[in-house]
Amino acid sequence: MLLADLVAAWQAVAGTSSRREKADLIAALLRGAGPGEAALVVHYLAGELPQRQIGIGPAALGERPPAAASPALGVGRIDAVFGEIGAVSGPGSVAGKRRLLRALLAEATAPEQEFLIRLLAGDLRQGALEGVMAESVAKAAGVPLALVRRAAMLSGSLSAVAVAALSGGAEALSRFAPRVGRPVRPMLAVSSPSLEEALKGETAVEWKMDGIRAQLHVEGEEVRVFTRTLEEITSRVPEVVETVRGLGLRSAILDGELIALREDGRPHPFQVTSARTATRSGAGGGLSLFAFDVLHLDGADLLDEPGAVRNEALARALPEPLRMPRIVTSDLGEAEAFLADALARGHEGVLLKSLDSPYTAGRRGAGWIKVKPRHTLDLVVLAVERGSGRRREWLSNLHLGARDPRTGGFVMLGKTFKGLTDRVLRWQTERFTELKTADDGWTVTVRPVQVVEVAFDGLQRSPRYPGGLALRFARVLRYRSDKTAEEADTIDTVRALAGFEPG
Ligand SMILES: Nc1ncnc2c1ncn2[C@@H]1O[C@H](COP(=O)(O)OP(=O)(O)OP(=O)(O)O)[C@@H](O)[C@H]1O
Repeated sequence: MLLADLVAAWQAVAGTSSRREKADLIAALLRGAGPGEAALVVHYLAGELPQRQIGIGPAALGERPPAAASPALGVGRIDAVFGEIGAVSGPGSVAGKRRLLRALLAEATAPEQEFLIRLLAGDLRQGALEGVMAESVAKAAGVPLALVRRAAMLSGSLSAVAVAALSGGAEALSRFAPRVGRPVRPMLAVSSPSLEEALKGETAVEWKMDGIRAQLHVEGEEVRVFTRTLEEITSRVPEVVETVRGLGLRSAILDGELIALREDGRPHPFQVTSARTATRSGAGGGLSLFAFDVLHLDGADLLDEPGAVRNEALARALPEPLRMPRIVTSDLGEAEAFLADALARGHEGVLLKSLDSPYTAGRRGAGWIKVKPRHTLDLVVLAVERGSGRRREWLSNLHLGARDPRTGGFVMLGKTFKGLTDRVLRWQTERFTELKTADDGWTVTVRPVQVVEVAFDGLQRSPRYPGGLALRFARVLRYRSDKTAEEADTIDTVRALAGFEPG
């Protein structure tokens, strides 16, 4: 397959807002892909390299040799050269990598160069395409979408699923099962404003802790830990590994939350937990595990079992102090008392979990419903203003936007410079300098890709902002680098919170 075909499809996909058209375009591309090429198509359109990192920095991407007049590059050749670039190491490797990249770019036409440079810069990573991609694979291979989704969640790799679907159809996809050591996309929750709305019949109610999602894979003595984004953090959390190793489990996949607790059992602020998992050495230590699900235990796959069965297995596998506190009830008063207690102990809220629902990997299913009283939104940073006074050197005041699913753009809802520590200010100055697209000397406009979680006191009508409403007293809680802009909250969610009609 020519790179030019892939680039043309990519441009066409970006040029339409219709999900169906996007899926059709990608499906046609996949159908035309030769053996070995389908995986590359999926990787490149998702904005990733199969090699992940090949050691090309922003400086190398600044040089563009004259473009080729006509397209001749194949996707297989791109992959081979990326592999070669990744393999260059030792003294002089920076120059060596640059030389190879330059030679590759010289073979590319102008639009191909643009594509390759954006691919290498990480600019093409768009979570939104993931859903469309699953549909495209289902269409191209003529298999049910649900099977593609399930296999993708279990393998964590849509490219592997595309290859299996195109070569072996539904039969190959149904063979995907959770495997110890291979992380599974975690199940996610939907939100509800109140327990009253969310509680329907006998349900498990669990504390919602504000820690870090962790998936633990246990095979005898070996324990590996993965985050919500399937990043491996085993070496950073030796204390958790030790705890789980001591349980003598034969094989298991556990899902849970890691959190730093104070001596009195109350949680530290989220920043403390986050700092402890951020260092490579695991120097922080002191994280506690609260497991709340089990996907596999001693040879048995539990993913498709109802919540009640999985919870019994969890209780067999782990002692109570390592499990998330929970009750099972259908009584609103009892659930309210449990929520009030969780909040009084410093936790975020509760999750209501269906006793019948399977583990819907990677999905925001109605099987889990979160109820938390604090108003927060995940918004996207659209621009940043330079600070003044003590913050002169830093990019400080953030322009915040909600996603508009109709246009694929963002609707600005307000600004904030509150809640930013010096460490965060330093980090965001670097981050937004990297993402800069324009600078008028005061406001730096950025590519809208960085998600930030903000708390706010309410919403008010505002003629100054394009959506007609603005956040009151917004403050930054944390950067959500584990979410893509496509996972940010939408203007519809914000309007619903404000009690406005959507539209
Ligand atoms: N008892 C629990 N069961 C499941 N998830 C829990 C629990 N306690 C805390 N969590 C955390 O809450 C998250 C569930 O909410 P959701 O699936 O909406 O993820 P999210 O978008 O990261 O939400 P949030 O920003 O509210 O944490 C999980 O990813 C997990 O990290």
